[in-house]
Amino acid sequence: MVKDVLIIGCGCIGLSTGILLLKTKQYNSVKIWAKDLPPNVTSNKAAALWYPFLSNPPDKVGKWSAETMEYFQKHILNDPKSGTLLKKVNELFRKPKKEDPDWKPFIKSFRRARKDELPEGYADGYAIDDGFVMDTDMYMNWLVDTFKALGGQIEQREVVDIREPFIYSDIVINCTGLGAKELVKDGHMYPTRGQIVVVKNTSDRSIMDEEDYICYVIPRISNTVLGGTAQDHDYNMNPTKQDTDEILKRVAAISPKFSRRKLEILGVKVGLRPSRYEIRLEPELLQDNSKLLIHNYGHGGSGFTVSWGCAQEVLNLIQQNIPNLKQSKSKAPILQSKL
Ligand SMILES: Cc1cc2nc3c(=O)[nH]c(=O)nc-3n(C[C@H](O)[C@H](O)[C@H](O)COP(=O)(O)OP(=O)(O)OC[C@H]3O[C@@H](n4cnc5c(N)ncnc54)[C@H](O)[C@@H]3O)c2cc1C
Ligand SMILES: NC(=[NH2+])NCCC[C@@H](N)C(=O)O
Repeated sequence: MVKDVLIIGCGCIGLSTGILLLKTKQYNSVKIWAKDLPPNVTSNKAAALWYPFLSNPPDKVGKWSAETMEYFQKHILNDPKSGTLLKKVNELFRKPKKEDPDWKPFIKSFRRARKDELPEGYADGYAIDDGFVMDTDMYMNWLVDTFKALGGQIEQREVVDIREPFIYSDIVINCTGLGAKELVKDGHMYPTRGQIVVVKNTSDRSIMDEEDYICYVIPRISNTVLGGTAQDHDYNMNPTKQDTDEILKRVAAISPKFSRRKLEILGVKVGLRPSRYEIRLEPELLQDNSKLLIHNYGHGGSGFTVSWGCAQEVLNLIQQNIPNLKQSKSKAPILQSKL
């Protein structure tokens, strides 16, 4: 029974999900409806590097992050048009750090930093030699181009009532990020505001110092991202001088090479991470089991880091639930029905 699939949302989550669905060649059509399209989505405001951050639950984030790293290594990092770049990652600590990260069991390349990798003032660190970064705008364009090249269609269209997409498809994937708060009335969703400063300078590796606050240097192909902030329930989309000053003060403390007078600032960006106590990735059978809605949202600060693992989970959930899908009994227009 070959089906159509309709994805709501055109961020990194919706696009990754759509690409994997199309690659199976098992669906009649895969379409995306989205209120906003790249570059006008949160995903384009991201840094972005592979490294789990502000997302839960730890075991699933670990698994999805590892699967995403593997997918990048197999299918993306070798494509120069993808905007990705291999860059070692060091998370630094000013005091010895006893605990390993939750996701260590899933990432074979994880190791402790060597002494020669620790800038002055740091006593300990994590290291991943096969880390990688995405020049976010380039990568988002690559996702859109790949989705379309595989036959995917994108329509700029806001969904006000989640029943509407089911007029056109029995299978709908909800990849609406923070929009899920309104669309499916998810009161657990909230924004975690992130401000970043983009500079011309570069760095041989991604560096994070986050014991007391958020502080990172993420080198990309054409520039470097300095961050950041994480202000919960803050919807302010305008950059503030106070946040920029604080970000620059913090990164200067990592190394004198990042002192303000040595930086060429190219711009400042703000995005609202789609935060939730844990990622919602689950199916809902609706309308007498004739409709399948799969939720894939709430990825916080890790959307890119878990995107391909979550997309694979969506495919698994569709396969598991298609046998439970019944032919729709009522011919009445869906919008009159109860979900
Ligand atoms: C400053 C900053 C830095 C970050 N850095 C990183 C990083 O280094 N690594 C990492 O992994 N993650 C990072 N993130 C987190 C990452 O950006 C998010 O987790 C990710 O973008 C979420 O993707 P998404 O597709 O769910 O959401 P979005 O990109 O917000 O896309 C949601 C889509 O749904 C659409 N939509 C919403 N509601 C509706 C509706 N009712 N009808 C139709 N369409 C709708 C929107 O228009 C949009 O197209 C960062 C975030 C910020 C803010
Ligand atoms: N991963 C980590 N511990 N720190 C860097 C965070 C960068 C990006 N995920 C964000 O700002 O959301």
